[in-house]
Amino acid sequence: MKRVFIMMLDSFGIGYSDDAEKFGDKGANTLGHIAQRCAEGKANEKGRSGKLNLPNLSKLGLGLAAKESCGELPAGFEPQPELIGGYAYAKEISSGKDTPSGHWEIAGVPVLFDWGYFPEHENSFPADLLERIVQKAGIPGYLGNCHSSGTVILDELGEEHMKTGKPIFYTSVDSVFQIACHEETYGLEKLYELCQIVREELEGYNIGRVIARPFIGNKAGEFQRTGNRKDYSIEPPSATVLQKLVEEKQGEVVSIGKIADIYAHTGITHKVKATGLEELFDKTLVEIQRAGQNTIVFTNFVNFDSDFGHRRDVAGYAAALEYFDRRLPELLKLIQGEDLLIIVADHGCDPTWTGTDHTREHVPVLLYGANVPKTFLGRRETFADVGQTIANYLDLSPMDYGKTII
Ligand SMILES: O=P(O)(O)O[C@H]1O[C@H](CO)[C@@H](O)[C@H]1O
Ligand SMILES: [Mn+2]
Ligand SMILES: [Mn+2]
Repeated sequence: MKRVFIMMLDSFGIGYSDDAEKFGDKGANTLGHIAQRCAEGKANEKGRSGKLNLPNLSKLGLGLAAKESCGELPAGFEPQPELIGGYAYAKEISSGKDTPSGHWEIAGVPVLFDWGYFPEHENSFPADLLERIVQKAGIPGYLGNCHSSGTVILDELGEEHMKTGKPIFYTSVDSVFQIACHEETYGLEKLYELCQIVREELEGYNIGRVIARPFIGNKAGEFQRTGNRKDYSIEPPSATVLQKLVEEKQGEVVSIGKIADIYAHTGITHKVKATGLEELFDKTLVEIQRAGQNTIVFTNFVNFDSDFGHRRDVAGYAAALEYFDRRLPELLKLIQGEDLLIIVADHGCDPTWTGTDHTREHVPVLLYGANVPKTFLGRRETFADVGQTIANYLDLSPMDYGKTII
């Protein structure tokens, strides 16, 4: 029985790539800088302390992959772990360092066209677009209309939003139109309807995602975003390995967390909602136990990125990694026969870097299973090597990009 399990650690980069300068990211290193701060005793909060402790990821080759990627073993890592899997690092060829680009490339479909962006930091959205949205949605106006961090903008505009009923519009360096509205005073369904309208009005702008950002709370400093975030993505430009599995083998693709949204619900046969690392992990274990022949179980661990990377929270990121690592044995126990486990990431988000955006980095590709040689599996020139590996492993027609890793 062949099954593939993909664990996407959202934003877990392992060192800047050779095109990072174009993105202002030369020097960024998500894992390297977290490990360094931990070793210096500068991340002793969030219920953790001391050096970054990831013994299970280390045995899967994480530290060694990072060393291959940037020339240096992350601080506190075992230099010669007893390897239980094969490790590689991969470079991104997509034009952007956003979540859909990283995920689609992992699934064999790099984004070689340029997304549309809203580059202006103030008055970011075109006036005619805003006017059409106001008309069509019948809203009393809007707030924001700028680049911002999603939590900072709630402190700035959340109260005014509650008073006026005007949605908060913001964007970032990514190809996104984000809308924050209060889940209770504005209403979740109303927010989703507004996002749908904005998605339609963005036709022709080539914007990757409209993102609903519902929040709760009564005043600045107390607002909190909820797990009801929803991403309205455009569809990948060609068939991903997920779609191929469904179409060519009538296989199953189980999405856990944000995966279905990121692929615009293409190539997904079963969706499981989960909020927070613990629930994401729990539901992953349940779905792996249920999975049959020709199944991909694909989980996005969004919290590394949204709760810690973008928030520039080093200790929080470290604690989350340690939590993931502690739970890994439960997952490894379920890998049997010809199962293939792939641990990977979609971009970096170095919590020590300037600003609050993603960072252009290599990602780890850690493979585990009976058919995986326990050795270095090379520098991969595109994330699409992962998609090609899966296509080959599951006997699907080859992807247009990427080389098989095993
Ligand atoms: O600051 P928040 O709202 O988390 O925004 C982040 O989330 C967006 C989608 O991943 C990114 O474009 C980034 O700007
Ligand atoms: Mn991401
Ligand atoms: Mn992000």
